[in-house]
Amino acid sequence: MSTNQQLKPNHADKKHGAFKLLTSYIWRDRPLLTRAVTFLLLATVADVVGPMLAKIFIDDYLLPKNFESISLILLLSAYLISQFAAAWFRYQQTMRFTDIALEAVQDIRKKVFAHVLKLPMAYFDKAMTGQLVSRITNDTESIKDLYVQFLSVVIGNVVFLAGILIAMALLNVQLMLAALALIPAVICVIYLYEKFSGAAVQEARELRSDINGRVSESISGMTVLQASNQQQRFSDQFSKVNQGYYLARMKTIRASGALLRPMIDLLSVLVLLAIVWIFSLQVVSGVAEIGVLYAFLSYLGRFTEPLAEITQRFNLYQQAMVAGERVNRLMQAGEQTWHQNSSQSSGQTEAEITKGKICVEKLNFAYHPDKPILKDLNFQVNPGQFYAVVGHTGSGKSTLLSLLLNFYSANENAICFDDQPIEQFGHDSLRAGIGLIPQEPFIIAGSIGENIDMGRKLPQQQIEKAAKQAHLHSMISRLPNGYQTELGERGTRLSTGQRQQLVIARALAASPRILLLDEATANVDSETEQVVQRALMELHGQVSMIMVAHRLSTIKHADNILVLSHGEIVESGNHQQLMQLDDGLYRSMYQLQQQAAKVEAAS
Ligand SMILES: Nc1ncnc2c1ncn2[C@@H]1O[C@H](COP(=O)(O)OP(=O)(O)OP(=O)(O)O)[C@@H](O)[C@H]1O
Repeated sequence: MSTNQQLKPNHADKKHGAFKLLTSYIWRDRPLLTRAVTFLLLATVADVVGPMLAKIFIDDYLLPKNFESISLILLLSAYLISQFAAAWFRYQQTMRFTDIALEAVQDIRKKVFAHVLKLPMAYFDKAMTGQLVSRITNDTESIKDLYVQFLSVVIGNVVFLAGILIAMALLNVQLMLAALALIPAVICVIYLYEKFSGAAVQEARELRSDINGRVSESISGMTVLQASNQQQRFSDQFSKVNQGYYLARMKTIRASGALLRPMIDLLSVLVLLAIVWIFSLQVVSGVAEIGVLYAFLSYLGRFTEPLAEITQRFNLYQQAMVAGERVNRLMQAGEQTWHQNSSQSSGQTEAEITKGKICVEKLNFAYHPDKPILKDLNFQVNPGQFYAVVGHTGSGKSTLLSLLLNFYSANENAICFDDQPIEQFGHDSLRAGIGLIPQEPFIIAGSIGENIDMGRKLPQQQIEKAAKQAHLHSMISRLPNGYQTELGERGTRLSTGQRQQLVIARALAASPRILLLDEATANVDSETEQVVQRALMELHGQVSMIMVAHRLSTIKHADNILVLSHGEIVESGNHQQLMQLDDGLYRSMYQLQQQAAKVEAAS
């Protein structure tokens, strides 16, 4: 399944899910909602009172030429107060609805991000980074529009319309019924609008997130992109998506400009004509008052405005529903399942890795069912032993480490730590028991100390001990701010080797019983490699280590070397034993590397 397919909504029930997600936040803070609605009702009453007072002025004072000053002053004061009150109540109402909206978005964003952090690694194999970023930022922002722009405006206007209709009915029922005809007509227009523009709105949002995805992909892979002279190709691909987005947006704007507003305006004019006509008939039969017509015209002017606003905000509603659907879909993506053996749920203590024994028995794994990657692996690492895994590119070395870290699930009971199957371990105990040193050091924007600690709140002593083990302490001590030295994003202030040492310190800081190294010295110079090697050798006997290595000179001292070929262990033994195997894969790989090193040294 492609990423886009995976992220595209295709079921009606998803819409329902999105609706539930969005509405759940409206009811969450009931006191706030009650205050918002109260201000809304008060604003409506204050607003509707204005034309009523104008009608009284025209029919009871202006036309009969009754200019009694006290009553007129009272009438004028009431009018002014009602207008000021309406403005103040509207402001209060908007503030409350905005509060509900911002709280909701903050919470949704927090939950989405927390959920993404728990997704299994397999999810990230398919998802584009930019699209995920777009879910957490753009989509949640659209949801905010739903609350601020749509709910506040639409609910406000619906209530306002109801207020106007009541006031109209009090003045003249027949004329009110004529005005009422506008509502079903507008609903029909909205329905047609949704029908014509829905697909375009959806397409525009998908394309926008695609744009984000492509930008983020290009920036993160800029070195490769430029080195392989791919700028033109990426630029062309980007232009295509960008053009698609422009066309989709134009479609939505055209639907809104051509259908929505002009239709509403036309309907308003028709209703206005109907009202004037009915009024003229009533004048002929002597029942109409001129003040009523004034009030009606004034109401009608304010009647079409909310209707038009409701319809205009409808595309925000559509966008928010699409965004809601996508956020909801992301929230539905299954989190990594972990053994729930926590003390609260069962009263038992969670399994922990205390010795560092690793057993792999009949381990089989495939990313895709038709393409097996690891086939029937069997080996055992005793506490403190140093194992190496070697093999050609694509033989499955990194996959083996991913399985040991439970990034992916293998067949049941195939992996055991301290004689307990991996399925019995919770997230925290597994992460505490196993340290990972990846090929690419990941440095967070923060201090050196924070980078070693990684939020585990370890005592300073332990952080320093880990830095000493990684042979980094003396370098840190020479820095003016020591462990408080800020590193900046991606640790640009450190050399590649120092970054790798920092990651080693991070892995060691929690005193894991098992250390997994994925080509940890592949990117460092030979001097740093020596330092890293020394640090690792000092751990030999204390921590169980499995090291994936391409450079075979780095694993000569391993207790055992597993040679993988096409997902199978084809040789196993220490360096000396493997070198004695005639036609052995390890031996030929080693000899090849030795010859290459000699050629390099000579040139
Ligand atoms: N996330 C993934 N989804 C699908 N296939 C994958 C994934 N990761 C790796 N593979 C495939 O699994 C096979 C083994 O990959 P793996 O990265 O484990 O090999 P490796 O021995 O570590 O290679 P290298 O030495 O190049 O790092 C390869 O064919 C690779 O294409």
